[in-house]
Amino acid sequence: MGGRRGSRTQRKHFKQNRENVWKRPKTDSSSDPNNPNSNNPPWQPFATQNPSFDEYYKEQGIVSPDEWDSFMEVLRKPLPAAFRINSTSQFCEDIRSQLENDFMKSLQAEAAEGGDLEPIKPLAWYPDNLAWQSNFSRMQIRKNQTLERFHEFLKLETEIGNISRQEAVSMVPPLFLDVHPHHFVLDVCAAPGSKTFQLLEIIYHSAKGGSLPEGMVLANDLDVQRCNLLIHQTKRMCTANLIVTNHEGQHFPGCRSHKNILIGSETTNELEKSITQLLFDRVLCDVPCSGDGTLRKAPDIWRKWNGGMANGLHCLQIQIAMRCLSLLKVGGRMVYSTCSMNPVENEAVVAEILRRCGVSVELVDVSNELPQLIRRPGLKKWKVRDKGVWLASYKDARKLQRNGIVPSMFPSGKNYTDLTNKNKSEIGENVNSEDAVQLDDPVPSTDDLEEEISDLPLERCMRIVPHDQNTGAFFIAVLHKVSHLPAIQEKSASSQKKLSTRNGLHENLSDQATEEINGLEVSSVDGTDEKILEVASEVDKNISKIASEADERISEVTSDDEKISEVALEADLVDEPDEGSPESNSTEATQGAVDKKIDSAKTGEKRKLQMQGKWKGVDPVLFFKDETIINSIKTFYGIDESFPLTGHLVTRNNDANHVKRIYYVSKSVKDILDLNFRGGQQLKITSVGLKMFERQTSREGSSAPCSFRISSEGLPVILPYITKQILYASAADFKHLLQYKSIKFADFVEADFGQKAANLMLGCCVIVLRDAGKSLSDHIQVDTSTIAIGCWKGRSSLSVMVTAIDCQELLERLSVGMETEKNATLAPENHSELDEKQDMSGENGTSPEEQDVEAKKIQDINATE
Ligand SMILES: C[S@@+](CC[C@H](N)C(=O)[O-])C[C@H]1O[C@@H](n2cnc3c(N)ncnc32)[C@H](O)[C@@H]1O
Repeated sequence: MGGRRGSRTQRKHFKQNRENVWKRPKTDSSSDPNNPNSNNPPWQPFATQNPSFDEYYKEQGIVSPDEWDSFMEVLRKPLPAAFRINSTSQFCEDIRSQLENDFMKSLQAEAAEGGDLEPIKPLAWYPDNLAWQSNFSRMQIRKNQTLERFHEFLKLETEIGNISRQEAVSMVPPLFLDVHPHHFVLDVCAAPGSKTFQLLEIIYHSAKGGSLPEGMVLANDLDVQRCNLLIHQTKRMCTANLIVTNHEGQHFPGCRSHKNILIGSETTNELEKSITQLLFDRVLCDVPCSGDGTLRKAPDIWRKWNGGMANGLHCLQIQIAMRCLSLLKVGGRMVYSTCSMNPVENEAVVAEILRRCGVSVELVDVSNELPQLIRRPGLKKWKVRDKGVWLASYKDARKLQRNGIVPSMFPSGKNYTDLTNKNKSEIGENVNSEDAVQLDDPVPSTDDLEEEISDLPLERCMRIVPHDQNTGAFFIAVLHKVSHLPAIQEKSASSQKKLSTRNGLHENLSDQATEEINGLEVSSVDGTDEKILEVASEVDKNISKIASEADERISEVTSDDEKISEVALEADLVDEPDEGSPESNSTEATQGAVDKKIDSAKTGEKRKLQMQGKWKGVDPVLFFKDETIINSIKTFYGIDESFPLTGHLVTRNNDANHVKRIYYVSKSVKDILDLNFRGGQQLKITSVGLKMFERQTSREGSSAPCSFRISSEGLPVILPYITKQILYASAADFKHLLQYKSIKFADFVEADFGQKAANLMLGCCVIVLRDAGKSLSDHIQVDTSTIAIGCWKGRSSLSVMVTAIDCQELLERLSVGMETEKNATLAPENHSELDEKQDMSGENGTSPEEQDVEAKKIQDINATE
């Protein structure tokens, strides 16, 4: 269900932001490469070359010298268009069949007759023929009728949300994530959301009988504008299983709460079912990168490209990836990906992750997965280039005093001290790295650089290069979290020392920040609930002892009573097992918990604001509990008791009396919202849930018995549970509604239907398309294939509450679907009969013009709210 409706207002709003995916750059006929009379070379808006790019990648050896030319040749060609069918769309089957049986076959036939056309084709490695590639110029589209028809088809289905344009290689990372419908998935750098869309599709795949899946996707992005784009894109999914947040990935909050995890008496304690820490089964870490894998799509990168772009992103990429690993459950899978070819953003980052995590994370060999996808193994050796100079090891960087260069950029990941004082380090002798570097050593020339080779299994990473299968480039690494990540013990120890002074508290804050940046878990409680309990009680004891000591020490350095009580108050909140890894229930780990909590107590106002859910500029997320309104909705639409409403409705408005929209959230999302409330609203949520009910604001609307209508996004989810205000129309009447938008009761082809419509209560209602052969009195079983629209039952007519484009799409789908059942109901004479009736209807009170106004009014409600 779902996936086909979106509001017109949003479309308008994002018109400028969204790329017009099916437009190609304009070319005139004389420069068209497919025009045999063309004298000129194709017009190139950007120079597709950059000497530093050539020099850089030749030296890195990402392709062998003998394939360099074909690599560059393909890199300079425009990228074929690729698109995916939305597998959750009601019309997925129809669309795939149209592509396979109509467009592909017709184009194949034309190509066989000697045309210069390349038929569209499914991407061999993408499951179930759901992803396709096409390669046509504007000129070809203009000249060929099939292509023109295909192009119109793509435009409409994309607008509706049944098809998404996405670069072929960008579709790869979610496929390696092994997502299941019950999984909680974090997409940490998610905007503009093409992979989020895919992840949601996988979550929905095989969800039983139209019910909501157990899992969910949390899509996060640092950039709020891009978050909005993501929200817009994913609206078309009509999903209640998505949360969108706006955080820095490297500082993504670790929501946790162990409060109320016990229920029952002391002797019969049971674990509450709710989640206590926000951890994920799967994480997609599609980090910001220099993006040279998208050169074919974004040729302006040729001009801007330089090797330093990758160096500048390397540390951020590690930080984000490490934070994600700390948010991943033990046993979970994370995919790290970039659309860059550069080893400094790819293999070097993966190598550093493996070094930091030790045995707790492994790089998974996925060579058996998606065998039809051509990819190359990750590199084991590479170099770093900084300001035009090649560096083979960190030693070179030190000699040349290259401050922006860090050891982890190199294959060995070791600094000069590590290399030269290996033995000393092993026996724990403290070595000052500054002393160890011989700054006056001669700088090696490129030829005598000492080559470093990584001893990590980096060949398990994947690099997709453009000339292998006519795509863009991408890098993907699959990581498996085997056990909890190692703690930074030194940091906890040093934190302990700093606890006793105000300055110390500030330093602790920066320590905490560093830990978060490193993404290392000082502890983790992602073990079993039993473990949480054990650790919780042990940590509780230690925390209260250490916290009171801390209070004493603080009181020694401050005479400000308010400050003390503030800390004491916050220290009260620290009774959660933040810092004690279940395995290492050490004092150090416990102390870490206190450090963090005392630190957070001292962060003052900012934190307090967050505790109230007051994220600046972001509407609060509130559970909607107004029983009067909920009951009036339930009664009006006869919503079956089996549909869980209580606890699943949220609003974004503090003022319960003026709630305009009510959103529906799945059980998984509800659990996270619950946790977020318990944990002090750390999540900055920009969007959550599926818009289910909207308040009627028109004059007629506000006089209806129920002031909320069902939104078109929410309809597919609630449809099976509606027992009132619902009617089943014949194909003829359903089509007429879509065509004419508003029909007087007396004008329906099926008079009984018109009568039933007249008997509905004033307000929103649902009109379902009846299967051929079913009569108005038959029982109709609603399922995922059921086609239904929201309508407005007015005083004299029924009007659709669906946007014009959605009406158009439905009409086209119906005509494709019903081509074989050419029944008489839509014969021309019926049309004229209807037109005639409508023409005469003015006598009965509402003129056709008035009907138009009424229909428009209803649609305007849709458009403006
Ligand atoms: C490669 S794009 C992601 C593409 C996206 N996964 C998709 O498939 O549509 C990288 C995204 O990371 C975001 N970003 C940049 N820095 C970030 C950070 N520190 N934390 C989270 N997101 C960040 C950017 O705004 C950008 O949207």
